Amino acid sequence: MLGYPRIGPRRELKRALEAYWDGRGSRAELEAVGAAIRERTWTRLAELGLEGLPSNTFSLYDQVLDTSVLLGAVPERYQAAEDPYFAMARGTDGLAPLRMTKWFDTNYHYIVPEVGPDTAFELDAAKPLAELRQARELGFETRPVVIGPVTFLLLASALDRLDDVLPCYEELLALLAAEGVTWVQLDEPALVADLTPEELAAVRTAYERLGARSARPGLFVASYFGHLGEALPVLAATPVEAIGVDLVRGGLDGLGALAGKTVVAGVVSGRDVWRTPPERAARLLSAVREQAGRVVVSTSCSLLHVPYDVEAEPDLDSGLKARLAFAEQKVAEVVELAHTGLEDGERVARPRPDTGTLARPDAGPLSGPLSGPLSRPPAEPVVGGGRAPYAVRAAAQAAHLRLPLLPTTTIGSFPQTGELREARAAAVAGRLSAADYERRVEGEIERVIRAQERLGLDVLVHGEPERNDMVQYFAEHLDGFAVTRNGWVQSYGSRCTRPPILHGDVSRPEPITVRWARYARSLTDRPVKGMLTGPVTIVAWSFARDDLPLRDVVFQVADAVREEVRDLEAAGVPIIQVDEPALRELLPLREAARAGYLEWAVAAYRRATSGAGDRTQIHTHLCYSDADQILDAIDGLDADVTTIESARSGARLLGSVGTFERGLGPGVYDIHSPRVPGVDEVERLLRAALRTLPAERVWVNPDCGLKTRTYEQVEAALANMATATRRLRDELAGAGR
Ligand code: MET
Ligand SMILES: [Zn+2]
Repeated sequence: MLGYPRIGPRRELKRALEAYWDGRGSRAELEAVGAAIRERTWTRLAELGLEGLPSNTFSLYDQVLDTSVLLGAVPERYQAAEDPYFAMARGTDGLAPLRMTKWFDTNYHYIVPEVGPDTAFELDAAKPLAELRQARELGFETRPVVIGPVTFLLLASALDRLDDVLPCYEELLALLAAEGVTWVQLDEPALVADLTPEELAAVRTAYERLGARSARPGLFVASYFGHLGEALPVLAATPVEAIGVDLVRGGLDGLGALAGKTVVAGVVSGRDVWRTPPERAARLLSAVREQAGRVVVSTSCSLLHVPYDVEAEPDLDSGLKARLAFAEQKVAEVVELAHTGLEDGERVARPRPDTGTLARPDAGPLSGPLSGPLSRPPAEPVVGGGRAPYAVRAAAQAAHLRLPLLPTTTIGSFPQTGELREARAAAVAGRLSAADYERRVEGEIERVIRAQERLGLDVLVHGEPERNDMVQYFAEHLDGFAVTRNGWVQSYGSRCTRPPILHGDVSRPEPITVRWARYARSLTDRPVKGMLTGPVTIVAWSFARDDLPLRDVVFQVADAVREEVRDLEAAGVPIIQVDEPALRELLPLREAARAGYLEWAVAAYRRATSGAGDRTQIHTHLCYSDADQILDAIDGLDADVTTIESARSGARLLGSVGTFERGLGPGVYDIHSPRVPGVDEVERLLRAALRTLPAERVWVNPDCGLKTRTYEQVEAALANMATATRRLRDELAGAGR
């Protein structure tokens, strides 16, 4: 098992982090909560019968940031901060945080390491050693887990520093050996992408060198999220003793190269919530058994990406529940699969022919829709018809909307206040009537509209107060989805989401957002933007059924969104934003599969939006995902305006948007930090945008939605944004005269 959830079964870490950040709790209290979560995890895993417990899989914020600290890659400017770790993660009043982006094709965000030519690597092994010793005091021998050198440097775009970073890893191995550690796990997920010859050579150099150390633990290199491809024979030729392969996503090709190695066989998926089909696991394990010396049964990747426990879900339909496996259940599956083949005391997996003896409720076929009608045939992209070319639409919209130059807007959500969350909880629990809850939501919409009018913003939003989450809210109103009560999965730092479970055919019984958009419009003369989540993102941030191709599932959702777009337009909403922040996230890790994915993903988006008339302005939004890699596809979405996170990543996006031909709002306010950007800072970012794009197509907006911020921060930041915009507008008007 490669790693475990760490936020706490009741999100204890989230609460402790937020208390510490707000000054309500001390660092010592925070550490104590972390220690308790680790203790509970090891105890539980041991109870479940798991051997080979991992350590150093806990993190106060992010495991990549932990690796930066481990290797001494803490940029100078943070070193004097009161708490350099959280200064890098979240920024301080005077310091912007490090960049954040998504971990491979997951919705987990990591803090991007900053490694320059002058970074002086120096090992600081305090954290792995402390976790190792804590486990030992509790009576558990553990296998420390650390991100490997190649992945770390690839994430930092600094592979040229390999020779300088390897001594830290060598020193770490020596330290762990001195502690009596027998195995160390080095995570190398970056090896499942296409690697250049230089990158493959780096894999060889790194593991030849680490393998050559005499005093060291056994080396277990874990790959996941795909197939090792060309890295497999390279790694196999090095002295590492164990190699982890993701058999769920990667399959069996080329495993013959691992003949002399221990293969850690990832047969239990860490990326979905379905029980492992026993015949699939049996087939994979016996195939591996034929090719490798020793086989250890494992999950396909860390269980960080699934919730803790199905048993914490009292509301789920029992038929659905019987098909589900969260982290606890997946560990039990690993143990069961391993025991099925125990032989001579060795952890050899050889499933008995009768795998029906595996402990799982008798729930009929193990994957497939729970119930409901037969799946609809896959929808075909809308061909012909649709919207007029962008230039025609732009003219129609300009005449209709009459927006100023550099229009200001926000991404949709406004702060979710404690009162609002309490009201929602009370409504769910039946302590607040539906009518009273709706009045509270309306009150909040009014507050948001008035605030935006006061701030002088041009395109207003209703603030999304009715939404607990941009995906879960839609899942709750669409057929084919189930939502969980405690199924939290970490998204970044203290933030978690509860990905809905998409288990059947999707349809929209009735309009979802129209009444709120209509109410918001009734309060103001300014244009109000309707807010929807796009089909790719709804599916990406859910656990999707695995008996239909993802494409078909996304098209079903696109049809539901399409109906909502049409209803919003019919209700007179002049601008409709369909967010696709997960578009890049699902981009296949291997180049060969990318074009095919982008083609259907873009087609699904167009299917969802092309029912809108030319006068209706369609916006989309993307964030925290290296959007520059898929600019052509973003262009292909054919949205009239695209707002993209940019401030947080130091405006590097601007380097590649020069050819973008539609409206573009590169974010000027990093909303992931409590810091309020000054007028000059916003102005500087806007000037940078205006150097790359014609003023007529530039929009002014934050990086992302504001729901995680306080009203105080948001109002100050948006006021500065509006002031900076006015300065530039005046200047441009002056120049035009
Ligand atoms: C992660 S993208 C968020 C978009 C959404 N409309 C919001 O403002 O919160
Ligand atoms: Zn966003």
